[in-house]
Amino acid sequence: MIVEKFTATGNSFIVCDILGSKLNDKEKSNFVLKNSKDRDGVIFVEKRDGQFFMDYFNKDGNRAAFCGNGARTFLYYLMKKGYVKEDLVKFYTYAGEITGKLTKNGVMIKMPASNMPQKLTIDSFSGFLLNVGVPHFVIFVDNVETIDVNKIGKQLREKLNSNINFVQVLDEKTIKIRTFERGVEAETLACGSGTTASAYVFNKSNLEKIEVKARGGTLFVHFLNDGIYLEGGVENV
Ligand SMILES: N[C@@H](CCC[C@H](N)C(=O)O)C(=O)O
Repeated sequence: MIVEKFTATGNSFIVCDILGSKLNDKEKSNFVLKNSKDRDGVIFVEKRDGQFFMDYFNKDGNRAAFCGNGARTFLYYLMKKGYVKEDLVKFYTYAGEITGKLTKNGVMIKMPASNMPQKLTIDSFSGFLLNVGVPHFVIFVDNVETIDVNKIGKQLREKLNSNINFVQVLDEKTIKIRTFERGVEAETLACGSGTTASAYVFNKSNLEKIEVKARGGTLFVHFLNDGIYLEGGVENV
């Protein structure tokens, strides 16, 4: 087993490489609860039916079907270890097949397709509920800095099995985001799927690229003919 630490625009992970061995779900959950104290989640690196597979667990020891920043980190790790040589990398998750590549801004991956956002009001907070591999509730606010993300995020999280995103529009192609993450049960410095969900709801003018400023760094969401792509940095720290 190889264990390394990474961050991806501030989203913090442990990569647990169990290629050639096997952990059952209980063993994975116990590993997560024991080791992810200062991290948002754990990325297990496996092979299933001969294909690379990312199994993601939030720090609370529960599996999530997908993690956008985690998937970018997974691709970076495969390349860094020399496990893959191709420019275009393919691997699998519980949210399906993911492809991606290294770019000048870090790592870019094609995100799972989003469902249709559902308009919803919870406790006077109106927003959009959608799924981009994992569920997200997106609320537009005037100023994200005035939001008590942990207090309100927790309040909404108790009524929604979802991550909670607070989004401020900076200009026609730029938004600012703060996210209360399910399974971390607190604000994280970035959330890739939350970034993608928020950009998707925001991008009514169908721009090709939305810039998303998270606390941990800047991410880009590209709207291309064949899907939505998430791009940003990965650091081995
Ligand atoms: N930070 C991740 C999301 C990880 C899973 C999420 N907390 C959930 O449980 O849905 C990302 O970058 O997408």
